[in-house]
Amino acid sequence: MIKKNQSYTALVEDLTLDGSGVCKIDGFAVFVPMTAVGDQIRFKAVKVLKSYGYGILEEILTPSHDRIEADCSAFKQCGGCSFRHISYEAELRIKEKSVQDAFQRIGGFTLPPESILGAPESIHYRNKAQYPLGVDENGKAVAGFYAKRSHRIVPSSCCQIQDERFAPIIQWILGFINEYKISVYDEKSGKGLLRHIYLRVGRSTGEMMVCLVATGKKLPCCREFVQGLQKQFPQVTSIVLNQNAKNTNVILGEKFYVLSGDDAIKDVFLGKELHIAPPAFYQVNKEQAERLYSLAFEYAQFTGIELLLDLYCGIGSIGLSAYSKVDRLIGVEVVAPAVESAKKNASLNRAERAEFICADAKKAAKDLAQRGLKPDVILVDPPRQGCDREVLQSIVDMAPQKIVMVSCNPSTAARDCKILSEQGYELVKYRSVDMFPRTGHVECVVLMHKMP
Ligand SMILES: C[S@@+](CC[C@H](N)C(=O)[O-])C[C@H]1O[C@@H](n2cnc3c(N)ncnc32)[C@H](O)[C@@H]1O
Repeated sequence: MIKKNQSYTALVEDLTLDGSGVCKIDGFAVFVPMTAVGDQIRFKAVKVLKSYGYGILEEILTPSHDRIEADCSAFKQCGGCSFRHISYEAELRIKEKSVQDAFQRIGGFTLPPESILGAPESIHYRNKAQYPLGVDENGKAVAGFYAKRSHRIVPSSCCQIQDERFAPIIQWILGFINEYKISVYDEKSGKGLLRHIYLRVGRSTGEMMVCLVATGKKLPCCREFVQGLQKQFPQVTSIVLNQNAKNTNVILGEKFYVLSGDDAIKDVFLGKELHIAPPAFYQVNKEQAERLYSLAFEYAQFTGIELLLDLYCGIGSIGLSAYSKVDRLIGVEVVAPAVESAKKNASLNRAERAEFICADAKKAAKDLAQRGLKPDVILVDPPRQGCDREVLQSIVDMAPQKIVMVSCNPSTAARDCKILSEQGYELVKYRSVDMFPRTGHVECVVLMHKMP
């Protein structure tokens, strides 16, 4: 057992996905942020719990070979990245191991994964950013990122993982807010108008959306804002105001008001033109998502005659990209504007045998199973919490030959695969894909076959 406020020396043996090194003092695990596997360190114990503790780094006695100079001045405060202080190769090793550990520990699978698919680009890959707004000590509007585990804004408009086109737009909007003295929302008092700036860019089309999230539905000096923004940034094709008057951590409210231009942007994804409604999910790393989905199609081994059921389909990016490889497509998604986009996308891409259902996956899958639907392949791409148990049961009832799972949370993926493996499905292969370089997130794709 270690003692609070005492210093210890130790070797960092492992690294968690949030970038904390794991050290052992007489077998007792201590998590120390900002360290690297192989570092010999001195740390101070700051919190001691029953079976593990936390420390803060006091000195690196011998640095790990994985260490590099962090290339972002906000890294230590900002909660966005976990791994700017180690090489990308070292980060990939940690991510691959974390996925394998989840499949072993939670899923009980001994099968090793295929080797991780790293991203060719680890900077400026994000096509979407949501900057919280605040005010500095002089009362001037600032935009930035939340500090780790807090709502303190670290002012920064340029970020190493965001699309480079975002920073000048943020600077311009801040200038406008300050010049026209538009109020900024204060979480504590609940007063003020502007809460967030939400930007999205179609990486293939260059189309850009600027969305201001506000407590009200009217922007003062709206005409000046729209004209000034469009003059300075002609690539902005959609200017939208989102109203969110609730005292909540959820960024977007339900209502969108188009201030100028289109109600959405378009992008080209695996050769398909996609309409992306502002509240709809769209992969933030488009280039790596194209590789991820191509891998999912390789796993599915479509022959052209399949009925594909795409659960949690969003705007239809996966199903419509696979459309030419299958006979028929049914997609299910709960967010209505995303389903509207999916339907538009089916028509834009002449996918006549594609159908999209707006419903909770739990209800839709049950209905489809009760109607006797027999998809050949079911593809699931659920949110972080994974699939509902009822969804998994309906999948089993529909008895597809193959299940392909795309997941942004290896723990819930492993849990769901375990449930499916207890119901007649065999884990054939799985692979981690790094969609979010330098952050603590990792995606995986899984293939399960129905056992004879
Ligand atoms: C990880 S995204 C995948 C979207 C899509 N496959 C894509 O690649 O763009 C998960 C999607 O599941 C949707 N979703 C979340 N909960 C759902 C539910 N209970 N039923 C149906 N869809 C849901 C979200 O709105 C989101 O579009």
